[in-house]
Amino acid sequence: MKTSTASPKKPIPMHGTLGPAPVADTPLMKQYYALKQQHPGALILFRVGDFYETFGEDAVTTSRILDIVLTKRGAGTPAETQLAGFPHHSLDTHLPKLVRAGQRVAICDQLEDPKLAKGLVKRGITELVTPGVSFNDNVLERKSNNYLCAIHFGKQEAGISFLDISTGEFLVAQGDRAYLGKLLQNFAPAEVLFCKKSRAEFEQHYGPDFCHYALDEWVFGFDYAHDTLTRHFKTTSLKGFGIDGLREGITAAGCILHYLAETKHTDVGHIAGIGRLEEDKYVWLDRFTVRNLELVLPQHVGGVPLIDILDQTVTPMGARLLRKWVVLPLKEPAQIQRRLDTVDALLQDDELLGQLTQHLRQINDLERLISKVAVRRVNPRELLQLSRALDAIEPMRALLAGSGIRALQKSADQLNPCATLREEIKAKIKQDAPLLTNQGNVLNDGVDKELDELRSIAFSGKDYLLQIQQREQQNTGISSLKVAYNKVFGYYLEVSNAHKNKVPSSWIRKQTLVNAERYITEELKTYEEKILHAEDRLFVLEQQIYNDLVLLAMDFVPQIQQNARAIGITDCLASFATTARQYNYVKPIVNDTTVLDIKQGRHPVIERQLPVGESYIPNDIRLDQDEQQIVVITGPNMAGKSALLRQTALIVLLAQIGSFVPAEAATIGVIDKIFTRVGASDNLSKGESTFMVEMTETASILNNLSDRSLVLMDEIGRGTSTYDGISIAWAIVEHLHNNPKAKAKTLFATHYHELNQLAEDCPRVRNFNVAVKEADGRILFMRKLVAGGSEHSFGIHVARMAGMPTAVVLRANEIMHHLEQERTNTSLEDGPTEFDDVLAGLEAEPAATGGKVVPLNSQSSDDQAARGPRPQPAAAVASVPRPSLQLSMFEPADPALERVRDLLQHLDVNTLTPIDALLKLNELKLALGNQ
Ligand SMILES: Nc1ncnc2c1ncn2[C@@H]1O[C@H](COP(=O)(O)OP(=O)(O)OP(=O)(O)O)[C@@H](O)[C@H]1O
Repeated sequence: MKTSTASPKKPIPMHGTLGPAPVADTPLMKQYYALKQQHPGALILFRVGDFYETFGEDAVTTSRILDIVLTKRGAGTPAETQLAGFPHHSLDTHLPKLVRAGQRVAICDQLEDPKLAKGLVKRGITELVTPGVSFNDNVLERKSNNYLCAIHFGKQEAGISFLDISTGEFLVAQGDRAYLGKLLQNFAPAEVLFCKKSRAEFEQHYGPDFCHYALDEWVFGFDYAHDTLTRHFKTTSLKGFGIDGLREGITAAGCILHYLAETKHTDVGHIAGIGRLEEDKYVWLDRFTVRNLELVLPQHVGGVPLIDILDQTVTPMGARLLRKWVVLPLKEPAQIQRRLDTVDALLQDDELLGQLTQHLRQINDLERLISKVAVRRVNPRELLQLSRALDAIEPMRALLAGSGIRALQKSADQLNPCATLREEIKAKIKQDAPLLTNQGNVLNDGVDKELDELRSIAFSGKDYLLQIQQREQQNTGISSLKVAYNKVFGYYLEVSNAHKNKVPSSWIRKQTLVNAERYITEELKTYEEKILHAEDRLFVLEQQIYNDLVLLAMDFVPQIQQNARAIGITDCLASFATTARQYNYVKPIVNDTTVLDIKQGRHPVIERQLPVGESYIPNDIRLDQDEQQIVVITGPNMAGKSALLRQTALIVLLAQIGSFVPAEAATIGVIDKIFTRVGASDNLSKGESTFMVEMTETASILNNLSDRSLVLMDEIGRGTSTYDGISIAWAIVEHLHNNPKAKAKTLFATHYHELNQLAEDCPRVRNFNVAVKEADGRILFMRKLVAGGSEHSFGIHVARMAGMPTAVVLRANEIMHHLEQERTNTSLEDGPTEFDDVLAGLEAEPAATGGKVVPLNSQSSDDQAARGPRPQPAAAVASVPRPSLQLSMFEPADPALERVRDLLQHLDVNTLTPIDALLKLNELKLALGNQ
């Protein structure tokens, strides 16, 4: 998951629109256009000599992204086109910039040596680098996975698959559109693939924000996908992976492998398996919740996500795993308990935690290093890093095995120091090896006899010739003999005429000069060949030996992937222990009950952000099934309502990922779904259809809640009109309360004090407020949650605090009093207002007095106080929960009222969704309006 807010999240435009039938003036350009046509969606880097060139629209894009000069090719001719290029050796610098900007880049290389080519050099696409398929360290972020995702929309369900080619992790899932939305949000893929015909459906459900690429329909055939997968895994079926029932999921996964082949990624042996993301195994966090709780990404620039506070991992494997744990909290108490117990044990043993962290620090990105081995893109320095990481494994294994902690001992069993590979790398690769393998100096001396010889020839050629000269001088007794070189004969021995009779018969005379003769020998000829080709041969041989070493390393891919997994887990647990110690977290009790009881809970992020000298005010929260299922929290803006809601969800989430929590104590009856809705105005600004989609999703999720679900509603209705907002909020709370299938625990924050009326008819709804004190017309925020509702809103006070001109504040006060007065009058004299329509009949009893200040979870709290003050009576038109009362309100002879009565009588409140409720309300209003 990318944490960088700068990550590319925009659709990829179709590049290289070369306009109508480009004029190709030369064979080179013809070759270019032919390749371009085969890859119309990609930006082509076309190798010409020592440069990578781009043409046409590609050149314009490239020059903009790389900030390089845009010129023209064939200026003034019909074949004129834009041109931008850079030297081939800068590819590593420029390529990541293009990919990070969301481009799909096709690298077109020269496929033969230009010196040897007859005519036009053969060229072809050697790699297609896209945002979702990259090994480049400059594209990848150490602490996040870089997922490629494919989606296949089936008739009923949809399938989704994620692959991080840099680690080999391959996942698949299947479910409804909302589930897919959640996974997309959680995994934040760098690139999403879907079928061309599904573009509209994708955008309707998930928005246009993902960097995406549409593929032809035939790629999404189930049989083709199944075949592709079984061929890749070399299995006859997919049963072994537990995914054989996932028809749509398999189709999506097959599409991913197809795309790898299309982008020329064929060496992908490190993708050794495919895992199923089991919906049932993890807490359901819908996409709004992940975003709203700011788990891995901040919602606004400058915001701090939970992961930034929580992440004290020291390896990239740990950091990446933690990001997954945070969005996939567990539901199985025993599994959670195992993590908690391990963290506890680590926390008890300072020395163990310290030593473990030291060992972990030595282990760099083992997972990505071994993936590079598998795809044969590992450079010598990376192999050295791999061997150094393996060095740390042995002592770490011993430490974990002797720790006496079961989970850590289990990790120890998983660790394999891969000694053969480690030793082999150390023996072969020079400690100061260069990055590239094609320029020599990669391998140690003594690794290979021929290599040593070639080196001595190539690097000490003169010495060698001198040796021959001296030896032959001695053998022949010709002290003036010398070895020399010319282009025609190569190396030769020159002997003056005076000594030519001493020349051995095996020498071959090659040239006669006035004063001397020139000879060659077998030895010189062999040497000459060697020295002339030594360098070339040297590089080839080094490459060959290096490749053999990489091949050997490939045998260790499974073991090292296993090491990486065990290290990731250990690192996460050690990180939990470190965070718990540093920030004073406690071990939660996670059990099978349905009670949520947090004592003196704190918000893990806000408490770290407060200015020096200020401390976070902790609060108790208790929710259960029998007495306090739904808590309505009122209070002015800025009082701390949202903080309270979020901290409750975050504490639950931390506990269920196995972390300690920021509280004095916490008992958490395991939660199965956390569901959040925030009435932010931007929800509506996206347009009616998005709002409808959200509401439909909300309705469907509300219908699927259980006794173990946690619902957070924050200022629902803020983004829409008061009446709409309250209606929706009201209907939702009622649904949650009256739903016979599930008593989902709910926190409901609002500054509409009118909602306190809900407690009147819903016995398990309790009113609380975040205490504020008013002094001299000003507000003092106490940040303490106390029993009872609020009597009025405080928006105007907040406006004053925000520095609003006094005149405006005074005028606002005036208008508010006027409106309040008017509403009271209207409701008493002229029948219901629009607002009262909404609240109609839901409350018909007179208001009670304000509640006293009682701690939220106090068992001794007076029932009425906890329910809070009752509101002003609202004129009842129709009482949904109390039919007997409502019917007496109608004149039986009035046909419109009869119609309303009929409608109400046929309503099954228990099965009514919030949306249906709204539609019914509308119907009722229309029925009355017709009279
Ligand atoms: N318990 C607390 N202790 C200390 N500071 C707090 C506490 N709760 C909230 N705050 C501070 O108050 C600010 C406002 O809190 P929050 O956003 O929760 O208010 P709110 O009641 O939801 O307001 P609004 O209705 O405007 O959204 C937070 O950003 C935080 O800095």
